[in-house]
Amino acid sequence: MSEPIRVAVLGASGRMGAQTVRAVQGADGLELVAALDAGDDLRAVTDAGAQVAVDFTVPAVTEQHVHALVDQGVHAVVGTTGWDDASLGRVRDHLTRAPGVGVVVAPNFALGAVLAMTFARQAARWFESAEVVELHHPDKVDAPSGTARHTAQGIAAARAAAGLGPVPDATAQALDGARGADVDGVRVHAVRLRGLVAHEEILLGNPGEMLTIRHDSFDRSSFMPGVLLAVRRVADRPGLTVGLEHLLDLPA
Ligand SMILES: NC(=O)C1=CN([C@@H]2O[C@H](COP(=O)(O)OP(=O)(O)OC[C@H]3O[C@@H](n4cnc5c(N)ncnc54)[C@H](O)[C@@H]3O)[C@@H](O)[C@H]2O)C=CC1
Ligand SMILES: O=C(O)C1=N[C@H](C(=O)O)C[C@H](O)C1
Repeated sequence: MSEPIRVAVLGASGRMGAQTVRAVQGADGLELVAALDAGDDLRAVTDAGAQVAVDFTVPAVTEQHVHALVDQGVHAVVGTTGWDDASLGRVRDHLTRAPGVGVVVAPNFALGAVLAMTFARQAARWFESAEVVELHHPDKVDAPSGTARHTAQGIAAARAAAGLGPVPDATAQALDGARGADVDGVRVHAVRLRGLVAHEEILLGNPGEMLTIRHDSFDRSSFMPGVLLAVRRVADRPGLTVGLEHLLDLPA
């Protein structure tokens, strides 16, 4: 039998980190060797012999964590949001100097959410209008969600590739925020409500019809199959992978 993959969790006391600790402890072929949170020294990851580290921390620190892990030769699975093209570019560049090290950054590890984003990209070219509504628990610190940003970017890219023009919108007067955030020309609206976990609706409109693609995470256990898949596969994917869709053989 092969040796278990040795796993560290960063942000282990948080909502997602605690869930990940339990999932790794209960998973075949994985061994939890370190559980770190704010104030802990990241060198504990290699001291514990971890091969893979999972980061569910906060947008302010996740990039520096990834650089530190790459320097230690540890593969990283990152669920923390807040990434943009510049921060991803810095990690991609760093990885060219660390051959063999893999980093997977995924805004959403729930399989249904990944499928919803894929379906939205496939459908986008056929619709005149597209908007995204994300709904989350009120303890979330960033808005709009990383998933909604990734969704809107995918829709915008599909529209551009199909030669579609701007989404129609005659708004000439509005209260600040009334039309949501503009992500590459796609409006994204963020709801924060006690009782919710993580939800997203993609609205696609044509004259006389609307297609709604909706995904609901009712519980954080929904993210764990995707996290465990990434932990098992990251070492086979040197360099930077953005989005779980690349590990599911889905269209990017
Ligand atoms: N990709 C995905 O599928 C998902 C991503 N997320 C994202 O994961 C992140 C964490 O979400 P939650 O667990 O709900 O937040 P949380 O606030 O419950 O947990 C964050 C944890 O990180 C810790 N932390 C802060 N600074 C740290 C540092 N320097 N080193 C180590 N730990 C540190 C905090 O003490 C806390 O325990 C957010 O960015 C959220 O958007 C959340 C759910 C699913
Ligand atoms: O903070 C959360 O809870 C979530 N964050 C991720 C995001 O910002 O997209 C993933 C999921 O929506 C839950």
